[in-house]
Amino acid sequence: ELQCSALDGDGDPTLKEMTYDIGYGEQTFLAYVEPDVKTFYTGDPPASTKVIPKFDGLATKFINMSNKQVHLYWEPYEGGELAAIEMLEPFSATGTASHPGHIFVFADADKNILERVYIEEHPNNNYAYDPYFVEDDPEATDDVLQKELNEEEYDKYIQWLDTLNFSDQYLEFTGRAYIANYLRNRPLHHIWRADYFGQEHWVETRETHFEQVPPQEVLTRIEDVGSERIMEESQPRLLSEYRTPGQTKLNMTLKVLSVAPRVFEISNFLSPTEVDHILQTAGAITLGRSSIGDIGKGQDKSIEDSSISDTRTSLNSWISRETSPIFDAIYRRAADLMRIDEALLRDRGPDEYSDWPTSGSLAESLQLVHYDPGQKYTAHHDFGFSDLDDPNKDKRFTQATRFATLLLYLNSEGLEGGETTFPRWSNAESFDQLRVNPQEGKAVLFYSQLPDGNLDDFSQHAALPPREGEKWLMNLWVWDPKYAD
Ligand SMILES: O=C(O)CCC(=O)C(=O)O
Ligand SMILES: [Fe+2]
Repeated sequence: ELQCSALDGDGDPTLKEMTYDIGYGEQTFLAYVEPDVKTFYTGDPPASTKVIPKFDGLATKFINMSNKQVHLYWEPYEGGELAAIEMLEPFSATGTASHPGHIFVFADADKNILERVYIEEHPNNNYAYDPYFVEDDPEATDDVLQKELNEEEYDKYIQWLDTLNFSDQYLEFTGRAYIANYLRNRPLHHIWRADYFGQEHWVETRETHFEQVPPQEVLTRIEDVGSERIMEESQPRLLSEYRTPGQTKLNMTLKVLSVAPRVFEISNFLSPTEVDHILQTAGAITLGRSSIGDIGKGQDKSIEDSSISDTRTSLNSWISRETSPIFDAIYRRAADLMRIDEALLRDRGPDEYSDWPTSGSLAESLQLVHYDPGQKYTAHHDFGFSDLDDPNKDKRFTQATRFATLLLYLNSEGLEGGETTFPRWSNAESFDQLRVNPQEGKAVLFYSQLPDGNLDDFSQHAALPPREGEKWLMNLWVWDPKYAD
């Protein structure tokens, strides 16, 4: 059995019972409450209160509470043309990273303005277009709703209303808005605790490091599928003769860099041999200009929402887990690191997790990213915004979005700058962003979801441009509770 320092059954002390009432009587919910910042420090805290970060960006969610298609635009500060972001279907939502003072517009197809939205500070994350609401007059509102909406539409309207009402009470209890939809399940996957800066966890993996480059002819594509890929404990790992001799287990250490959001550093996650193999594979690939919104609804929306934008100026490409036994080993090691069954990070056979609604991998292919000096990725969230739950679907598996990101740094020599930053990290000492230096072989794990199922606005992060040299990195994204349909 693989060992680790996490004590299962302890629960997560950040989850607190909250009582709320959104019109159906009193109910309880285990809500994530960010602990007092003083507890983030093992010694004397530098101050007794949280610093207000210099960076004021936040996740903004736009909800169309009408039965008409509504177009969302961004109004540039210079007062130029409205920039189209997205068309919102009736009762759907979208979102993007934004800043206080930004102006968005709900309009019809002819750009006739229905409502102008002024973005405020965190925690004002939710912005709804509701043409039916009559101020201070619930009866008149109800009359309008009865007149304008059919039964199914009315139900959807109420679902959004419940979400907004819940968010208000959640905000009062936790200090954050609820930016999932009422009521999203807690993540199915393990979330490592982050109690204080510098806290260390450890976890074992059988996927020890490759130490020698295997000859090209054995680095072939993995053809096995489903349960053929299950590896028994006693079975040697793939190509073990090229790995650290005499070692059957590798002990990985996760060190807490940030408590909220939860960010962990794992140095030497990849060996130099593995990094070489990745970069060699990369050399054979043509990278394309990074687009935003590669993978279905709600991903990485930028304000411009053009698929190619100034938000992300790097180049990227995708590499599947099956590319070679080394890539497979990286996924298996990552699964152990996150304490997720490796079977969930690949397509599964009919006998694996057969009660799950999809048999597809919960992980995306590895996204290989290359930055030249000056190229960057401005602050964004990796999660996306989901549509309303389908009442006919198992609630455990709705509101799928990215759950965790594992960043794999592939080079550092000759690189200056290019840090990954978390500009909204909670701390008591610096209003500046948390900077993570790229270091060859290092991994950074962070969560886009909170232990209570809400999305973590503070998971916002950016890639600073290299000042000198190039930067190579890979993203491994794991979804919860499933990937796509
Ligand atoms: O390059 C980095 O450091 C971060 C990249 C990132 O956040 C992304 O690709 O989503
Ligand atoms: Fe990202």
